[in-house]
Amino acid sequence: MTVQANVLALVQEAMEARRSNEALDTPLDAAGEAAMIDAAARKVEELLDVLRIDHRNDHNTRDTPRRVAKMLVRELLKGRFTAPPELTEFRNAEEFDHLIVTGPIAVRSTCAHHLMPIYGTAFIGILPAKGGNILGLSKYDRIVDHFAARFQIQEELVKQIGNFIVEATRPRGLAVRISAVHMCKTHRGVRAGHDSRMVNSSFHGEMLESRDLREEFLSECTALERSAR
Ligand SMILES: Nc1nc2c(ncn2[C@@H]2O[C@H](COP(=O)(O)OP(=O)(O)OP(=O)(O)O)[C@@H](O)[C@H]2O)c(=O)[nH]1
Repeated sequence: MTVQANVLALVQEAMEARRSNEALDTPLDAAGEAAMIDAAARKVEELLDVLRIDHRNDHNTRDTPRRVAKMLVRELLKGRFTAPPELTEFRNAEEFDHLIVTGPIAVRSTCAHHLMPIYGTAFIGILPAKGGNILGLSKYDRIVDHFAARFQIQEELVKQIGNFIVEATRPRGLAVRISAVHMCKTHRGVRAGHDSRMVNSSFHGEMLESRDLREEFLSECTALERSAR
């Protein structure tokens, strides 16, 4: 066994497999990441062999197994192997307690069923607690990116983002809305039109209880979406 194969064996022993949109208990360190990329590259080689693609001699696919392995570990599934973003918070000194809406935030994810891209936009509405803290605006984009970098389904993605922000910042209310294209639907299978999207939202605390707040959030999403065009 090579050193890297040994490291991977240790990593695999130490961590149970998790659902495709769950993170490992402990983020991968550099050695664990390198070992996982090596092991994944060997499996992608096998897959290309099964598909009768001569990647050893084909100039186009010669480096594809390692390229795909790196993309999976470091990019598409990064949110499973790294810690959530660090959150910078500021004291809510003026006791601001009205709705804040941020977006569109780019969503780049991968569907759990066919491993095809999901892309679209997210909007987050926050009703801060008077005595609580306010989160740095860029952190919402980082949180979306963290949870999107997993094999996802959209219903669980909005919930994971919402639950994480609620637990971390304890706002009075929170809303997460995603509108996205699923390429498993547009690029294959039913071959839906490229404009076909799925929209869903997750509401927490006072945003769940108040119809007025939900309507205010949805109208701000529409305005932000329109101004982004
Ligand atoms: N609700 C929901 N469904 C999704 C999401 N992403 C993909 N799907 C659907 O998951 C389903 C997977 O169903 P299967 O019937 O096992 O897959 P399939 O035989 O390839 O089906 P087709 O996609 O219809 O060709 C499909 O209907 C997808 O459109 C998602 O985020 N949410």
